[in-house]
Amino acid sequence: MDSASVKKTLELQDAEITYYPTFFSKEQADIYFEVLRGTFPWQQDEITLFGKTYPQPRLTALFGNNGKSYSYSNITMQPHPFTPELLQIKTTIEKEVDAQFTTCLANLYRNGKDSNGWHSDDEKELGQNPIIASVSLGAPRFFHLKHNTNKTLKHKLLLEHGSLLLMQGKTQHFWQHQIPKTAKKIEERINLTFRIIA
Ligand SMILES: O=C(O)CCC(=O)C(=O)O
Ligand SMILES: [Fe+2]
Repeated sequence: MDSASVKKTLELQDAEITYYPTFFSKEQADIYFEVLRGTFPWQQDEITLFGKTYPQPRLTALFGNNGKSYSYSNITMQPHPFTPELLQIKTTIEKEVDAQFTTCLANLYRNGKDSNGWHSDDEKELGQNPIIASVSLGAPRFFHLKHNTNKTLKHKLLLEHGSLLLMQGKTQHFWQHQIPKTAKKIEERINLTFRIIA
């Protein structure tokens, strides 16, 4: 079997999550990391928490093929056109996954202090049971999951360079996820979350 299709289904209640640890080869993932790091229009947004504004603890960039904006946590982002590499990555994913993605939210975690707080990707524009395809490039980071109502249900997964994580079905109704900060001295990580915005 080709290493791109090695996959593991997480045995989690009320979730449909699949992890492909080696979706892209190391060589391909290295190239994507360098090109995306250097060419994306990374932006620093501000988030408002309890009436106070803070710089978001990571950089982001939004890409789309239908001009639709994406809003979360009081931020509305306007899409840039897909780049050639992003289109290549999207096409590779669409050969494995039966979905046509319209949008990609990219995150750049500059070091271990950058993070992504607990949330579900349940914005209205993503539809009822959204499918989200999440590519990781660069430094590995832990991905935490917790169930909304059953506090005993939790999971941790290391998202490796060149991996793909798929979340679908009712996952966003029942689970939240985060990328926690880490005190380890670590390098940059890029995450690409492909989504469908109708
Ligand atoms: O960086 C990650 O792996 C997760 C990103 C994420 O949850 C999001 O952008 O909604
Ligand atoms: Fe998310």
